[in-house]
Amino acid sequence: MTSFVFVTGNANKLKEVQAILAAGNGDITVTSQSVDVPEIQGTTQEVAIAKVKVAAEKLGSPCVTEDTALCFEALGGLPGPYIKDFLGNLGHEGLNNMLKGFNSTKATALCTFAYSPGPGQEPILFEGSTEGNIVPARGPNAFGWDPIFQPVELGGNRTYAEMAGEEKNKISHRYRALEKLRAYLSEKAQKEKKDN
Ligand SMILES: O=c1[nH]c(=O)c2ncn([C@@H]3O[C@H](COP(=O)(O)OP(=O)(O)OP(=O)(O)O)[C@@H](O)[C@H]3O)c2[nH]1
Ligand SMILES: [Mg+2]
Repeated sequence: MTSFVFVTGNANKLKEVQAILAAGNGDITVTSQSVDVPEIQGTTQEVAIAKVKVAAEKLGSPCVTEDTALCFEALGGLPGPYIKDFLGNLGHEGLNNMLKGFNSTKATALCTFAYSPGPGQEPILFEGSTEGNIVPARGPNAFGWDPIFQPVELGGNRTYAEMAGEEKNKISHRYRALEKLRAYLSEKAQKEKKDN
């Protein structure tokens, strides 16, 4: 069994990560730390790398961070990693209004886990994405932009917010990225066991 430290201030992210790992074969567990880490401007990869480097320095140990981007096709990928500020300032309706006058409502939800082996070491990224469309809000308003993101999978007619947690966790951007991190950490643990 191997475990990693997830540095996040977002309780909903942590809840989903715990649920996804619990639904797996139980080889990986997670503990969490809330550390204040500033987020730079740049591509999602640059933001993710800078964030996990600072987190590892602050903790003085290996750790994992996660960045979520919501990329609108009509806007060349924006808001992307800046979705948190856009959501906070414009809300669900404002995000829909941003697409008025464009002929695409397509969007990609992109999750990037960044693993740092420790302070001063190069981070490794694990990405997962889910395709969908931006729609007027439907479903419980429990997590971020879930009510306005309608994945093309699972029938293509329900928003993330209208899906049961287990359904979202089977097709989500976070699930897909976490599967890659899980495979990496479990291989690494097996290799270390063999070497000892
Ligand atoms: O409806 C949603 N479904 C999701 O699956 C999801 N994942 C993230 N988010 C939101 O998108 C922004 C990312 O910003 P973000 O990656 O910087 O996160 P954060 O600052 O909240 O936490 P962290 O950086 O401490 O981990 C924040 O507003 C998050 O609430 C989601 N909203
Ligand atoms: Mg953040």
